[in-house]
Amino acid sequence: MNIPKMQREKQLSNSDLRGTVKVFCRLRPLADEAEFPSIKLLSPTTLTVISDPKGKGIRKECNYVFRHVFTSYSGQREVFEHVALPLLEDVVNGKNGLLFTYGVTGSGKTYTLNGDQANPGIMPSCINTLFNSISHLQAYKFLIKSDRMNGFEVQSENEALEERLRETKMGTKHVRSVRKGDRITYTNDETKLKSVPDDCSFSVFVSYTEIYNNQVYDLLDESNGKVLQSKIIREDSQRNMYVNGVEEVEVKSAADAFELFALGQKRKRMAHTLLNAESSRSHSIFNIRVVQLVHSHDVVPAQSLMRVGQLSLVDLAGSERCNRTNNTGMRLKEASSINNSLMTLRSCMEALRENQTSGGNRVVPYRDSRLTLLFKNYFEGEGQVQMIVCIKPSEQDNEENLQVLKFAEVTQDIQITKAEPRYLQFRTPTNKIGYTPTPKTVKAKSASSLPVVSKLPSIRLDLDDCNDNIAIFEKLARAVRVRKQRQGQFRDECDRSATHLRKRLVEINQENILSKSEIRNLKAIIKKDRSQMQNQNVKIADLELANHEFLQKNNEQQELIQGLQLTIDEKNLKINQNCLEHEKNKQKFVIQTEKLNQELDNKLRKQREQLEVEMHARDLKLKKVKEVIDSELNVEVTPTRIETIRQLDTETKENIPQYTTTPALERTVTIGRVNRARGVGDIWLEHNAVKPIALQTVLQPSMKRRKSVDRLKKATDVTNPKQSKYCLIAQESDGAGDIETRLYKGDIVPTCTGGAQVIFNGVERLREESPTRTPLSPNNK
Ligand SMILES: Nc1ncnc2c1ncn2[C@@H]1O[C@H](COP(=O)(O)OP(=O)(O)OP(=O)(O)O)[C@@H](O)[C@H]1O
Repeated sequence: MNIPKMQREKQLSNSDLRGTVKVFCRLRPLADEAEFPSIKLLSPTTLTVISDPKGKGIRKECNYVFRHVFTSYSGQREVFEHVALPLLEDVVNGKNGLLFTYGVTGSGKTYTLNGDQANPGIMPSCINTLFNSISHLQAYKFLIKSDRMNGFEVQSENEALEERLRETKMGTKHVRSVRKGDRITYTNDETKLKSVPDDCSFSVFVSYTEIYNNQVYDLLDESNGKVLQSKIIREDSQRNMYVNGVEEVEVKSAADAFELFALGQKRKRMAHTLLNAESSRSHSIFNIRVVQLVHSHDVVPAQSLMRVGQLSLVDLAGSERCNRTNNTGMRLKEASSINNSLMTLRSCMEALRENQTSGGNRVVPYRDSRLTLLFKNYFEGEGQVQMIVCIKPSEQDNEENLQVLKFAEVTQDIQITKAEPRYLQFRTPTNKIGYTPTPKTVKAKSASSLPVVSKLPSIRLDLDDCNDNIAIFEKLARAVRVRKQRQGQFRDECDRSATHLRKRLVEINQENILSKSEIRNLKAIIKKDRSQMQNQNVKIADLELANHEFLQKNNEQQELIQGLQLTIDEKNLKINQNCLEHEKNKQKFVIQTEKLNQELDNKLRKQREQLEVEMHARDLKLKKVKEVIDSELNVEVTPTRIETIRQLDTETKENIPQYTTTPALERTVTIGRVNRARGVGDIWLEHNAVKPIALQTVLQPSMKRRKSVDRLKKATDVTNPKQSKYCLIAQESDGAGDIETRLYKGDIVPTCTGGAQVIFNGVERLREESPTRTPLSPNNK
């Protein structure tokens, strides 16, 4: 469906533009080149805003006309030459100029005004161009001095010289505050102004202020350290609004001005860090004031004329709506304060336009915001006003852009009475440098020009000549008429002055009310500060007391620590002594142990030797016993003998079942004669404690009926009534290869309790010597 385009175009003729607020537009390049721009340029002065650039919905187009539209390809130089250069020409001729940038956040307002080092914006270009043009016409420094109340004082050359000497000694305080890294230099293309009056000397002053949350702060005032002090706006005797007590610093070069700008930026950053604010949420105002001392030949000798031109460069805060940025808390306060001041600016523009178009008398609400109050004079015809509307042509900013463009439309209809330079007359100090005492500073004052009523001419009547008298009367009547006319003029002038005075008195009264409320606020702040200070003092006293107690406790703890340290030292000493003693005892113990070991070794050796001797003797004895057994058939073996035999063979003794022995019986039993071949009818219990090696010996034990067991597992193994003989076989070999087989023989005798006992009655030893036997060394025997 084709929807008809909504087009609205308003062409302003050149004559209309004359004396109106000049509004320019600058389109910023889009961050993303692929993005579709929502604004199209129709001509160098007209642009059209497309509401739905991608053509998906209802497409609307709205045209806006400006004095000139700078495209995204326009450089900083072009903007400066079109916009600021004519203003600067006016400023050096004693006229005022106001230039402000308006637009949403990030639309390039700051870039247009300040730029960067390679692409200087309007401010650096103005400064460079100004000093390129007037540097050879500059007055001595401090000859003209700001009175901090919007006026200037002319000092004598002596006073100026003294101040210069003082400055050389002390160094400039502002320049001292700016660190080397913070200083900025901008490219200077040596542009000069066309018309600079050469019959005067110039002094340039700069000031840098900002309006944040509807409070005015001086960015060059260092009297309060890092904290910015809010200032009040006043009206001087010429009805010009100014920031009371603002630091206006005289600069003699572009570099001086840039240093001050850098200082202001730095202080702005510091103050905003303290306040946790964003610098772009404030309106910044950089003021350049050019003071001219005109050495006119028309004025009375020893008198000079002064004229002041001012250029105010204002970087307004972003104009977006509160809800768009989801602001809360501090940010919401900032945003609403920005919105309020910009709204007031709009309301003022609208009221002015309404008054001018319909001849109405609507009150312009300058006082509703500090921003509009400060620039009230400009809109009342005290200077040229220009505005650069900065636009970010992206679709998401469309709604805000439309608001900005509507405001621009209203603004450019405002008629501004063309300002004329104003001269202030003052007497120059006549004393020469170094002579007679310094003359008093002369303050510049405006010359009053009330009409003077001339006296009536004296007349002489000639009674003879009536014609002459008529002529005289006519002359008198003319003089009376002139006088009456002059009186009328005088009365009108007086009425005007009275009205003006009355109006002024009303304003002064309003100002007084405002000042009183400000004083009341300040008093309340001071009172609050004082009570806070008292609270702080009480807190400090409490803290000091707590600190004192803490120190006392600390001292006590220190003493305690020292006491404990002493105890620890003593204990350490004791521990060391104990350690030493322990060490000594240990050494003693080691020595004693060694001694005892030696003694025990000796004893053991002796015992072993003794045992060996005994063993040898026992062997000998056993040999003899054997011999005796062999020689006698019936030998009575006493229990002590059996004991002896048992002791001799400990290994085999372990295998003898102890439960069968009855010592009492053993002692009393008399063993019959040992007969190896006997007992033919007996059944033997052959107990092979150690599996014997089968020996192919000639001598074999004669046990025809026998039962062989390796171990005696149960009592019935022995108590079996069929068995009457027991034989334990043990075998061993010595180191030389000989094998000795021993047979311990006994009778199995049943006991009265149903058990059985073995009564040993003989030991047979069969020794088989190895044919490869090596003779035993004495030690091995
Ligand atoms: N015409 C331009 N050409 C190139 N870059 C630009 C132009 N305009 C703006 N920019 C860049 O866009 C960025 C935002 O610009 P700038 O800070 O001037 O916006 P602003 O409107 O002053 O924002 P704020 O309201 O937050 O102060 C900067 O990085 C700046 O360099």
